[in-house]
Amino acid sequence: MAGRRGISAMAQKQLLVLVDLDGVMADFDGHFLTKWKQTYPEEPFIALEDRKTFYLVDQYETLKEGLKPKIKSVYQSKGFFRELPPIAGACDALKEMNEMEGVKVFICSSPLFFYKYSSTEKFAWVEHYLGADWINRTILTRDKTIVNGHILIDDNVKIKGAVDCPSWEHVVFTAHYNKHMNLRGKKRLDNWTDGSWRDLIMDFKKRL
Ligand SMILES: O=c1ccn([C@@H]2O[C@H](COP(=O)(O)O)[C@@H](O)[C@H]2O)c(=O)[nH]1
Ligand SMILES: [Mg+2]
Repeated sequence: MAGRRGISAMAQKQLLVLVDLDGVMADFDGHFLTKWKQTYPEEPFIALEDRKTFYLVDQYETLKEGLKPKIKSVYQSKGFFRELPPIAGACDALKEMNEMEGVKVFICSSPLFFYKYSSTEKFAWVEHYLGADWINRTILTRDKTIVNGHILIDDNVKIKGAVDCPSWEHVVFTAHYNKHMNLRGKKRLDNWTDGSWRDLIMDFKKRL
């Protein structure tokens, strides 16, 4: 019994970090723009620095009405999610984070409602860039509020779902479209390259 208590006490000290894929590990917006220009060169586009909304459609529709089906045709196409380029430093940072004592990292990502390619391709992306072991640590869900963890690193400023007060604290990963948004007190992580993610994780570990 004492042994069991010991194990559970150790388990409580594990920091559970949930990390989003699109916009945090994988460059959804940048890849969309490349494919958009290739597929619809006659249509207007929005430079990454000028992006202002999480959903592409919301901003593109202000340029020209009726672009929605074309926009969807790009990110719903076969291969789109598998071909997403990794964000600089993300994969190395995640591997290092997961090696930190008392830290467990999980990928937490939403497949599209049109899940046909995005679900399988997200797993394929993780396997390719992080390794097959990470398939065991990949959670695909349309509702991140029901997932248990201490931190969720996610570029979407508004994460809504069935649970009003999720277990995790939301750390907003900076993206072009969210850099001017009011985070209402939430912390930011700007990139994976300047090492600031290590300080963030150590801060959360101290609070366990
Ligand atoms: O314009 C967009 C931008 C993103 N999406 C999809 O929303 C989810 C977001 O997933 P996260 O795991 O929160 O990054 C994902 O399915 C994106 O592909 C979109 O539909 N339209
Ligand atoms: Mg995202």
